Amino acid sequence: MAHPTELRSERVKQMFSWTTGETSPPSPMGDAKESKMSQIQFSPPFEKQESSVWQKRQQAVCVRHAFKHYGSKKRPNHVLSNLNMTVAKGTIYGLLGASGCGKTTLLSCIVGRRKLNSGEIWVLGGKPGTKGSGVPGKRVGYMPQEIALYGEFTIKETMMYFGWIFGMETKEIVDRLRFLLDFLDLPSENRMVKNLSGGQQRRVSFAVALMHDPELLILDEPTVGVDPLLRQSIWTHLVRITSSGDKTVIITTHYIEEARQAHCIGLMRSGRLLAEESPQALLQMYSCISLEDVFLKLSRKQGQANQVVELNVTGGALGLNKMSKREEAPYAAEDAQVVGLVFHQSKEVLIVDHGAGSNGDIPGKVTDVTPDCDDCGDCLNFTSRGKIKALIQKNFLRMWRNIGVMLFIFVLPVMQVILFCLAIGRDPSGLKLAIVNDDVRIIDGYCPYNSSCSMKNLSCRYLDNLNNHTIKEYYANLTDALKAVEDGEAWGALYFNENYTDSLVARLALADTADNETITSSEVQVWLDMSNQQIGLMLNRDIQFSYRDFAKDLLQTCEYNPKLGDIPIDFMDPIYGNKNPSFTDFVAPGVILTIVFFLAVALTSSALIVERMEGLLDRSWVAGVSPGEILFSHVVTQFVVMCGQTALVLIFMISVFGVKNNGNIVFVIMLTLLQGLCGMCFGFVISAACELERNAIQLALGSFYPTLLLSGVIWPIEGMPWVLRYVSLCLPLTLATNSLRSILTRGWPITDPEVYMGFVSTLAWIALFLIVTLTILKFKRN
Ligand SMILES: Nc1ncnc2c1ncn2[C@@H]1O[C@H](COP(=O)(O)OP(=O)(O)OP(=O)(O)O)[C@@H](O)[C@H]1O
Repeated sequence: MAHPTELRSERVKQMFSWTTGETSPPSPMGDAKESKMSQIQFSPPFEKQESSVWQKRQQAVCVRHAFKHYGSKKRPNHVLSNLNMTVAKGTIYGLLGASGCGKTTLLSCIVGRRKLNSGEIWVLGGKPGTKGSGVPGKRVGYMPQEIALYGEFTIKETMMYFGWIFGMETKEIVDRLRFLLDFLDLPSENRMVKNLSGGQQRRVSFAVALMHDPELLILDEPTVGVDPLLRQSIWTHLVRITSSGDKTVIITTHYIEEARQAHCIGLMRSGRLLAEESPQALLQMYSCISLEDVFLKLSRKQGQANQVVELNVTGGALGLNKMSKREEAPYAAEDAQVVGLVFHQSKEVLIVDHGAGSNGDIPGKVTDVTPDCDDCGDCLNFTSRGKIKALIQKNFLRMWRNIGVMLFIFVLPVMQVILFCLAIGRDPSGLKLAIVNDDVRIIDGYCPYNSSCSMKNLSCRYLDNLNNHTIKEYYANLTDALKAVEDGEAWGALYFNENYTDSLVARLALADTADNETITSSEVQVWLDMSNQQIGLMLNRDIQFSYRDFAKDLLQTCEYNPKLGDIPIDFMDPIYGNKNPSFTDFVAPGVILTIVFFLAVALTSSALIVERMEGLLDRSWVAGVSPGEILFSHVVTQFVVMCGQTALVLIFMISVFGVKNNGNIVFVIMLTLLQGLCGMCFGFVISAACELERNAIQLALGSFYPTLLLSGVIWPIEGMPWVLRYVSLCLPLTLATNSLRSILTRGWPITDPEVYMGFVSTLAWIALFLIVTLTILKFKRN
């Protein structure tokens, strides 16, 4: 009986000889199909289309005229140039080539992670991303070049996660895990991935790809960092799983010689395949003893051949498609040793489709040989409980394993609230005032008269009322007092002239006879340092309020009407708030929302980037996880965290620091949670849009200040230029802040437009952010 490798080589040879027109195509479907295909083979030209489509679908993977470049169209970096590749079912295909020749790019196009600029790819009978191919989905096992594992998971948790993603039952996963641990010589299943050696991590990554026993295994350098013994057992395993004919493996490796065990080898260089043959055939064709020699020989030949192609082909790379076999003759004749290359290029020309349908299907003849995708859920992005369970559990587990970060996440909002309540909105105290009182004699810097019911020395009685936040320093003359203000030693200077008491008495009691001079002498002269608006305005207010209280008190004591001391405007009790409003009450609603919003942004803005950079997102896409599922799982887990943060923020603001709530607490909680959700969704947009964590941090931080300044959090938007007001209304925090302020300070119900508009705008922003995130994720996945 023939060895499986020989059988496979035979099959590959048949495939090739068929594509070069030497024999009829091999048929795994029996004689009936065989005879049908033979008819197709010999009935040009229409039947040639059929055979072409049939051929593509029969292969495990079929790549035709693949062009792929990175970078802009003006300065493209061509990575794949008219590449053709045929991977027969039930074979091991070794893709070999120098570093940077495009192997990973080709594989990522095959698994649907990247799209070709032109050309086509068929995988398991369909094009990646379509129903027929099973890509993405569980028919394919993909081991990317990166480790692509969650470092904070144990080996078992890793397997459980990917097993569930692939729709396996827990028992099935456990059984498979035992086999893989043993087969790949892995350490205890309870070891954390991050604590494994590089080689062990690669083996776990390999185990993940093998987990669900897929039809097509795509392995990007699985043997790097693996000892020779284990490498051999990996290859033996690959040979074994392909021996039944229903499993296919594509493997890249830098250890060229180990690829001798493959059934077919594709030698790749500068974005094209130099040859695609069985190892034995290659060695014979090029009279080499090692595959490395073959590769070197072919590489040299390609250099010369490229020059010939450049001379012969006008009209760009696509011109290759139009070349006839005859036109390639000089290419072939150039050196008989390049026969592999010539065969390959000739095949490419023969397989060109000439106007078949959109996917080249021939109704009734070809579709019946296409294996139907039995995993439409994967293809069509329907979700499954197993996937959602796996994704949510994974997110929670990652958080739990980073407990230090989690604690910080909960301590941070509390710290922010405490700092805000202690640092913002309280009246400044200990402010120095330079006093010059010529109304009385000053002894040792103190006014010798204390307050008494004397009409004399009213300056002292007035100053007694000016106690709240000030420290009074007495100066002998006005020049010194003003100098103290200029030097920053005092915030203001107050001057009482020598007739102050008498003049004030005259002004208050004998107003009708008081002349101009008397009235002027009854005034306290004040010079303030207004460089600090808050302090200046507060001193201004205190100086005026102190006079009002002092005058009322004085007039009452002396049996005059105390109202004579007041300005003739009576401020009644305010309808909302109190007569002495606190800045804290104004800012608190905006601060609550800002803290919750931006903490959520911080939580989520790098969530997807980390997974993307570690190759985990790719692995999930290939496994058939949809952007919606990824997003949903993150929303669920982050929302739970955010609920905790919101509770802490509100408890500290309202219960501990006594920020007033005159409205319904349920709506306060709802609006705060919605704003957190909105921040999360904004974070997801950043996370989906940015390639690097650094960019995400810049964007998140960069959006913080404009949002804070323009949303009416720290200053009323009524004070902004009208253009900015419109900009402000277009921000997610503005209407929500107004709404929360109205609930907290005015106690307005949800039926009030100012309140419900906050909810409406927040919901609209959430929807918008989610749509943008999904669109970006889908765009990037494609
Ligand atoms: N995202 C990208 N953007 C721009 N250029 C890229 C990108 N990915 C790969 N390239 C470039 O494409 C070329 C092929 O890269 P690829 O990773 O496919 O090579 P490779 O054959 O897999 O190399 P290796 O064996 O070292 O992994 C390289 O020149 C690489 O710099």
